[in-house]
Amino acid sequence: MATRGINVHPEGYHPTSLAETTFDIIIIGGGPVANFAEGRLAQAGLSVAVVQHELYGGECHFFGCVPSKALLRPVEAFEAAKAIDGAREAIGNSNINVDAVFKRRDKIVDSWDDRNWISISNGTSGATLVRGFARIAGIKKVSVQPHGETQRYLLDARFAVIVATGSTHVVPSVPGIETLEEGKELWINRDAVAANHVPERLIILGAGPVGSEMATFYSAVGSKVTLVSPTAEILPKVEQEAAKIVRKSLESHGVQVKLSTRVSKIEKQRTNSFKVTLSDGNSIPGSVLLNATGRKPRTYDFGLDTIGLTGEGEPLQTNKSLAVPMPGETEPWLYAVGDVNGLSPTTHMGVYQARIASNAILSSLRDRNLSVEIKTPIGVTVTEAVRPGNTFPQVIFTEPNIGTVGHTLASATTAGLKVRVADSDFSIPGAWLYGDNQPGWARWVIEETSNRLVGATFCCIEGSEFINASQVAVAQGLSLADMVHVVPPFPTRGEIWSYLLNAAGF
Ligand SMILES: Cc1cc2nc3c(=O)[nH]c(=O)nc-3n(C[C@H](O)[C@H](O)[C@H](O)COP(=O)(O)OP(=O)(O)OC[C@H]3O[C@@H](n4cnc5c(N)ncnc54)[C@H](O)[C@@H]3O)c2cc1C
Ligand SMILES: NC(=O)c1ccc[n+]([C@@H]2O[C@H](COP(=O)([O-])OP(=O)(O)OC[C@H]3O[C@@H](n4cnc5c(N)ncnc54)[C@H](O)[C@@H]3O)[C@@H](O)[C@H]2O)c1
Repeated sequence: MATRGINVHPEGYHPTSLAETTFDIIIIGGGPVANFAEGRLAQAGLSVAVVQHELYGGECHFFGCVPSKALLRPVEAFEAAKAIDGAREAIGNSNINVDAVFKRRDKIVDSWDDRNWISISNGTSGATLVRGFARIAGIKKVSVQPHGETQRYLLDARFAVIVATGSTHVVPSVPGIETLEEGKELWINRDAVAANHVPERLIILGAGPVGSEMATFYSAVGSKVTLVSPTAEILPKVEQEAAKIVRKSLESHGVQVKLSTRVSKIEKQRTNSFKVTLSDGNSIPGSVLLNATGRKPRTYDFGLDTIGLTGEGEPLQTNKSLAVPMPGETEPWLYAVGDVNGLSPTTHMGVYQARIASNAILSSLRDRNLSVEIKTPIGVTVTEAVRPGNTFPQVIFTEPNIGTVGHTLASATTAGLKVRVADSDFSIPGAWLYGDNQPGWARWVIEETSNRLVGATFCCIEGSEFINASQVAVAQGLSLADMVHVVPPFPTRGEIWSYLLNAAGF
C-alpha cells in the first residue's frame, strides 16, 4: 500500500507455526469486531484462531475511527477555546500546530505497529493469531494464504466460523481518475488519516461521514478544500437541519461545498496538479483528490461458492443471531458480524453484533451438552439483536458534532410511522456559560399516539456524548411521560432535555 510506506503486512504468526490446525472457533478478520468476539469466546474456554491478513486491529484502529478522531479532537478543542472570552484573546491569531497533531495521532495508532494490540488482546485472551488471507474452503473449513505466498494452509473449526472481514472503499467511475497516482494524488481514507502533510488544494468526492470529517480537519489546518456531493445537502442520512449547520460551519472555515454536483472528468497537469471538471460546467484545480464515496463489504474472492452461497462483494445476510442461514442446515455454524453484513457499519454496532453472535454460539454449545467445558458469562442468554434502524446510534465528529439515534423524521416517515417532532436550539443557560455564539440544534422524533421517543439528533460543539440519555429512551421505548421524571442538572447543556420536553408539550 502506498500510504506513507506503512507496512500493513507485518511478519510472524505464519500458519506453519501452529501446533494444531483445528480450533473450536475460527474468526476471519482482525478488526475491533473480531477482537470482541475473540475475547468473549476465548475467555469462555474455547480455542479460538483469528486469521488476519493486514494489521491486527483492523481499519478502525489504524485507518478509520481512531486516527481520524485523533486528528479531529485538537480542532474541536481549539474551536471550543476560541468561543470563550479570555481563551480567545490568549489564542489571538495563532493556528493549530499541525505537526504536533500528526505526532499525537502517530502515538495513538502506535505508529502503525500492531504489536501492542496483539499483546493486549490476543496475548491475554488466549486466542491464536494467524497471519494470512482467509477464504471459506467448505463447511467449517478455512484456507489461509500468507501474504506474498501462493501456498494455502487448511484450518478446521469444530463449532463455528465467524466472518468479520469488514469493508473496503469503493472506486467511483470518473474519467481520468486512473491517471492520478494512488496514495499521492489520489487518496482513500487510509491516506487521509495517515498523512503527515497538508495538501494545498484538497478536492473531496463524497460528503458522507468520511468526506465531511476530513473536510473539517483539512480546512482547519490550512488546506483549500472543495467538498463535492451529488446530494442536495451534505450528510444525507442525518436530519438535514443538522447537516446544514455543519455545512455552514465548513463554509465559514473556507470550504467550498458543491451540492447536487458530480465530477465529470479529471485532467492531470503535472505531479500533484490536476483539473477537475464539475457537472455544473465549472472546473477547479486540485493537488490531492480524496475518494470518500463509500465502502463495500469484503466478501469478494472469499470462497463463498464452496458452501453454496452466492453474492460475492455483497453483504452477508444474517438472522437475528447474526448467523448466516444455509439451506438444509440443522445447527448454525457460520456467523457474520461488523461491516461485512452491511447492517450498520460502525465499530460500536459491530461490537454489539459480536456480543450477540458470541452469546448465540456459547448458549448453543451449552444447550448441546458437549464434552467441552464452557464458562458462560451471565448474560449469555441474550442471543438476538434488535434490528439496527430502530436504535442505531452514531456520532459524526464534524464541527459541530452530530449525534444521532434511531429515526430521523424522514426515515420514520419512510418506515410508515406516524410521528411528530420537538425541536430546540441551544439558547439555554448551560450553553451560554459553555461558550459564546454556540451553534446548536436538537430534535426528538416522537411517535404520535404513544408519545414514545423513536429518534433523536443533537448538533452542537463537543456534543459527542449528548446522545446517550436519548439512546436509553429510544432503546427502551420510553414515552415522554416517563422522560419528564429524568431531570438534567443546572446549568448544563444537558438541560436541552427539558427544552425538548417543553417543545413536545410535556
Ligand atoms: C475514516 C473512517 C472513520 C471512521 N470513523 C468511525 C467512527 O468514528 N466511529 C465508528 O463507529 N465507526 C467509524 N468508522 C467505521 C469503522 O471503521 C468500521 O465500522 C469498523 O472498522 C468495522 O470493524 P470490522 O471489525 O467489522 O472491520 P475492519 O475494521 O475493516 O477489520 C476487518 C479486518 O479484516 C481483515 N480482512 C478482510 N478480509 C480478510 C480475509 N479474507 N482474511 C483475513 N483478514 C481479512 C482486514 O484486513 C481488516 O483489517 C470509520 C471508518 C472510516 C473509513
Ligand atoms: N463518525 C463515524 O461514525 C464515521 C466516520 C466515518 C465513516 N464512518 C462510516 O464509514 C462508512 C463509510 O463512510 P463514507 O462517508 O465513505 O460513506 P457513505 O456511503 O456514508 O457516504 C459516501 C457519500 O459519497 C457520495 N458519493 C457517491 N458517489 C459519489 C461520486 N461519484 N462523487 C461524489 N460523491 C459521491 C454519496 O452521496 C454518499 O453520501 C460509513 O458506513 C460511515 O458510517 C463512520
